[in-house]
Amino acid sequence: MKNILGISVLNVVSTVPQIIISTTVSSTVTTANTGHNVEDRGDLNFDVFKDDPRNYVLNPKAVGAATKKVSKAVEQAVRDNKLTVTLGGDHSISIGTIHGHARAEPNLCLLWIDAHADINTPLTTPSGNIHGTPLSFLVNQLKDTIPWAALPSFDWLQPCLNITDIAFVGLRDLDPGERYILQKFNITSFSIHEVDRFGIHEVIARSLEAVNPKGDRPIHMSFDIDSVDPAATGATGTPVPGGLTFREGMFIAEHVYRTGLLSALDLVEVNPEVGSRQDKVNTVMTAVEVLTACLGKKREG
Ligand SMILES: CN[C@](CCCC[B-](O)(O)O)(CCN1CCCCC1)C(=O)O
Ligand SMILES: [Mn+2]
Ligand SMILES: [Mn+2]
Ligand SMILES: [Mn+2]
Repeated sequence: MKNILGISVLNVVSTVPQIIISTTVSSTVTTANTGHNVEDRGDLNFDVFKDDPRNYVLNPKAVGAATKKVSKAVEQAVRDNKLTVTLGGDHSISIGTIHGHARAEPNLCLLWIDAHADINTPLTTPSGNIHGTPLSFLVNQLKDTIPWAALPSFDWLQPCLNITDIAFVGLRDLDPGERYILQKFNITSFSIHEVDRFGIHEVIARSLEAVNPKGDRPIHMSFDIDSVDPAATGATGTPVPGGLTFREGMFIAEHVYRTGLLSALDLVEVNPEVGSRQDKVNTVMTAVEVLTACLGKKREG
């Protein structure tokens, strides 16, 4: 079981709210007496350059280079036995965080908390936006669906997940290609319909039972802030009505913390470019609360 010797916080996109989150996380976690020493490993900055025109996906060169850098940083942090928190940035960064985590912890399992499955392949994506495709680059069973030769900036990447390693929670907006993949491979997924039907405790318990039945696998949780209802997360790029309540998001975080197996955490899709000022305040607050609950901050006394 992973000891939490410290938390390394990686800021993938150093926009102001990310810095607010990371410093808030650092101070909140330490002052919340969760017993962690927080090491802020700073911002990962990337060259922003004119990318190729859409080639199955948009900005393949920039995202390929960025996620390679993220992978190296996360691998190192995990190898340093740190519970590694990566603040996005959009969900494409998880190509790097999961790849890097898996290089250090090949036996990891994955909880994908999101309104979306993010498992379009470069051939099925309707938008070409890579944040809707990260899992297709990572899953062994989808390896042959990726046009690798056309995407040389991802030549560093080896798929590292089995379909059976993944559980989705919070789904409510799937593209046809994603629906086909989820059904074809019978991937463990709990949409908002199941959350309403079974309740969040049952959903997260069944998710963990599916991907970590013996409770012996390091957990990677990839938390897309748009999994939580837009009422609490207006500053995000692809909001979908009818999301998890703030309390359900907190319950997931607390429940996963209590496993003692959380090994890496992504918090993504907080987008300071969209929404009202209040939306931004709400979204950063939601992100900080979920994040600190993942690290042991408790709501009860
Ligand atoms: C559902 N798939 C979308 C959204 C992906 C969201 C990525 B995440 O990281 O935020 O979860 C949306 C595709 N739709 C866009 C509007 C028209 C219909 C297709 C895509 O662009 O692939
Ligand atoms: Mn996502
Ligand atoms: Mn999403
Ligand atoms: Mn998004």
